Amino acid sequence: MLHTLGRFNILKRLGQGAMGEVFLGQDPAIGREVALKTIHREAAQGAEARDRFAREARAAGTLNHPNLVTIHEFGEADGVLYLAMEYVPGADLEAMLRDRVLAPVEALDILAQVCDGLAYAHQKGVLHRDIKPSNIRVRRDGERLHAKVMDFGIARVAGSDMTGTGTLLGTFGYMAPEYLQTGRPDPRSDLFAVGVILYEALAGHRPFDGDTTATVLYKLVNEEPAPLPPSDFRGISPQAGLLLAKALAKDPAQRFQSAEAMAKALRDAMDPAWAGLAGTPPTKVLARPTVPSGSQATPRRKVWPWAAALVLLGAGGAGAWAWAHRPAPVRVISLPEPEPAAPSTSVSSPVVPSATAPAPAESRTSPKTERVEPTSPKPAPKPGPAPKAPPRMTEEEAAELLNEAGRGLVDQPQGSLALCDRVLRDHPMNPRAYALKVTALYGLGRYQEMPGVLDAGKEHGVKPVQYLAFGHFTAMLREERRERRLPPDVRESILAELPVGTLRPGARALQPRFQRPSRD
Ligand SMILES: Nc1ncnc2c1ncn2[C@@H]1O[C@H](COP(=O)(O)OP(=O)(O)OP(=O)(O)O)[C@@H](O)[C@H]1O
Repeated sequence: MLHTLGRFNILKRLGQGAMGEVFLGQDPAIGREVALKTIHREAAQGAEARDRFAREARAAGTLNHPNLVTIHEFGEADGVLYLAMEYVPGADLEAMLRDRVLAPVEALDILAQVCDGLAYAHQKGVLHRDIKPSNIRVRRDGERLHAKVMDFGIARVAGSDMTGTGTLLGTFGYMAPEYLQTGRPDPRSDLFAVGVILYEALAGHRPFDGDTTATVLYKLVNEEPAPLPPSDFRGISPQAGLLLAKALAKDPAQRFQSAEAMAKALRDAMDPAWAGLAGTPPTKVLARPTVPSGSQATPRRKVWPWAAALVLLGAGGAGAWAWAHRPAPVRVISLPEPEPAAPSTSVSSPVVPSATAPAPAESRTSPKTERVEPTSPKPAPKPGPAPKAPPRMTEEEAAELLNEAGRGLVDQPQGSLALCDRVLRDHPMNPRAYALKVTALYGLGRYQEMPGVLDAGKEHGVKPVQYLAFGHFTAMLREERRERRLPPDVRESILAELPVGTLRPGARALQPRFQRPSRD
């Protein structure tokens, strides 16, 4: 074990995270104890990665709030990058949830404090991006619980959410659908994660869970969690079910629009008499009706209504085809906005990407865009004033082009490819465009080009594992599992980027969708 790190003495090892080891250290100058988080070399390779890390650490270092773990210092000693941060004795929320030591009212209290910390950070323009129980430290002060959020912005720079197959499910289970689909989180994505934790604290299991990453991703993007029985709301308002429905809405516009508003609702729900969010009743709540006295409590539903997902992920076949071509899911949750919408889009900071409307799931709506012909000749330049650059395509236009690309994959993969390239020119961080492009190349038999697309995506911060959220891509993987068309080197390099278990052994593949390319 290390004895010193920079100017800090190391007292003991606190644990191991996805990014590296964490030590309890002491600053000899002032005797202050600190937690020293080291960052393993692969996570911070190259000058650019280090710069990004330093930038993010600086952004997190500006945060000073009782519900956030303070970052004291970012440094490097003997080639080891480290963060020195406030040491918070106590436990992390993950352990508390695992041991089921929290009463529902305590869970609400902790998460309200988490929202207080998030509200402050969001106002400063800093997103967390990886809210999950293991990033929340909880200390007991006599009767009172005190929560502090750690690791602001770190997930983005270190990619800790994507490293190691063992940690994938844990983190993905908290990611907001729009983050998975567009790679662009906004403050409401952090709040979605708080909703997931609340559900987990009340129910004892996560709302979107599964044996494989693909299952979890599918559920996050497409499925509503099972309603909770009244017994899960003991000691708090049963109307917390409304709160959960709002927090876990797939569409960020239907969620709490600010961490302050969510903190208030969480505190309100601590009162068993709370009547719920003001306004018209929601069409959907995440609490089951109270069981009439005398009748037997309904057993908690263990089986999810996920036939479609299981067909895709476990059995393949025509179900997968149908899934990949499903109409966009209809969302029925419509809850009143209790607070004036101060959407997160107003937050501006170098570390916060502008909020965008999430790309819709691949749908059958007819696009209003024109087809892009890849071979159309360029018009000859005209003399006169320099032509204006065409305006950048909007997110909505990009989504429509990609809908069209998805529809054309089987019959017109060449056209789909051109549409993806067109979108990527203006939106090089769009994961759906990369996923569709790889799939189109597969359909065209241009296998050797596939790894290059994954690499291009990675250069823009898109992780190949994000492609598992897209039906066409997973359908293509299943087909490849059966058909084995890819040359071994290409197959290996693609699957190496995806989590183990993406394709379950024994799962049946699709009926071929893509023509086997002719050999000439
Ligand atoms: N500031 C801190 N004060 C006290 N203990 C800490 C602090 N930071 C981390 N720890 C402890 O160190 C261990 C590793 O933490 P770390 O945050 O690296 O990993 P993790 O949260 O389990 O996973 P991940 O890296 O995916 O976030 C955990 O047991 C955590 O509770």
